[in-house]
Amino acid sequence: MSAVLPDRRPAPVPLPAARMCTATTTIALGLVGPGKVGRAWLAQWAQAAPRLREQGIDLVLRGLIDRRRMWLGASRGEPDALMRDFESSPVPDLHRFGPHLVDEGRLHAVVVDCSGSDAVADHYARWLGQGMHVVTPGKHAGSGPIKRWRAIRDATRDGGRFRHEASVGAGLPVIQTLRSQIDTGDALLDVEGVLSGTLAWLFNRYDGSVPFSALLREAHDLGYTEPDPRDDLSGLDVARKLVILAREAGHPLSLADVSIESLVPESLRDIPLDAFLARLDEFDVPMAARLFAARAERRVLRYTARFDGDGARVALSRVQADAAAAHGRLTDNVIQLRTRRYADNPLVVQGPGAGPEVTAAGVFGDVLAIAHHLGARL
Ligand SMILES: NC(=O)c1ccc[n+]([C@@H]2O[C@H](COP(=O)([O-])OP(=O)(O)OC[C@H]3O[C@@H](n4cnc5c(N)ncnc54)[C@H](O)[C@@H]3O)[C@@H](O)[C@H]2O)c1
Ligand SMILES: N[C@@H](CCO)C(=O)O
Repeated sequence: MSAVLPDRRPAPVPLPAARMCTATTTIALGLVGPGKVGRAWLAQWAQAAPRLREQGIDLVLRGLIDRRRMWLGASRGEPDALMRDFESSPVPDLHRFGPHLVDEGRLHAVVVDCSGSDAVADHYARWLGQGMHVVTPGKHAGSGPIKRWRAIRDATRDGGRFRHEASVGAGLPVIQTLRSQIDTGDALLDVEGVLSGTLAWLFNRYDGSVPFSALLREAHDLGYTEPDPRDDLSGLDVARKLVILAREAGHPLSLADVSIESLVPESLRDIPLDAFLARLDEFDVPMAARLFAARAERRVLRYTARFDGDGARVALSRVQADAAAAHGRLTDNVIQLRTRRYADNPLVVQGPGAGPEVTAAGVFGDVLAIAHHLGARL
């Protein structure tokens, strides 16, 4: 019988107990514009808030505002009840909104602006100067007047954070990918690709079997388009994204510097939105002609954007069927960043580039990045 050898291994050294997260970081949130993206974000916040609270981040909604109403209070969930209260709330006032969020400087606060309004972007520098942080999927700040953009950047020097990741590529990590190259000493040589989820979806689907106007209506109903689809179809939304990327890479580009091809017929450019939506069939003949011309060259139509040393342009292009821009599916954005480090083989970010859910997730990611910056452990 073999004797059992005594266990001479050293007794295990007790590991220190896992560091418990005892401190809670409370952050007040104020939502401007509970529209398609704003409501999707509210739903995501309500779902994630209990788990985040356990992890030490207490996200309290303290304000909701749109063009007609304003609710000020404190909520940790239940967006349906919140929206009911909001329906019967009084007149909006963005000047009262900010101070309520910070509670006389006692709270960290993030304004989540999903309004898509240029007028709201005018408030950012002031909010940042008052110690608030601003997150937006909107493009007005990043592509609007350069003077306002600089004022917003300058206002962040006192600690307020401005993040607009979802303004380009919705939930895709486009700005952070570019910034991480630039911040580590790389330089942007050029950027090109498909920057519109709506236009990607339209031209990925448009094969002549269904009128262009029918697809356009569907894209609008799916929440891909801008509140006014002419912002997409005029190329303006794409141009805005190109300006945002150029500025993030350190180039003071303005919208006026971008050569833009509009797809909107002249007769539909200056009419009210309702009238425009009732006359979408005016796109059908000109778009069918573009499609047949592309087919005759064995190419496909894609609305593309490019910024390089020669300038910036956005246009409907006939691209080779094997080009990167032709390979997206559904609302895919395909963004090629050629930098000094990625000169021969560009860095490509690709994936769904529109829709309330993915956009709201991009917005939420920015809120959590700020929470992390404020000391919350994620
Ligand atoms: N839908 C997408 O896929 C997507 C993707 C990326 C970025 N975005 C951006 O998200 C933003 C919102 O898009 P959406 O589709 O939710 O629009 P939406 O029209 O559905 O919602 C906008 C909301 O903002 C409110 N609003 C408008 N002007 C306001 C003002 N001056 N003050 C207060 N509230 C105001 C409206 O009442 C509405 O509630 C836009 O900037 C858009 O460019 C959208
Ligand atoms: N309307 C925009 C939303 C995302 O910014 C698009 O289609 O790309």
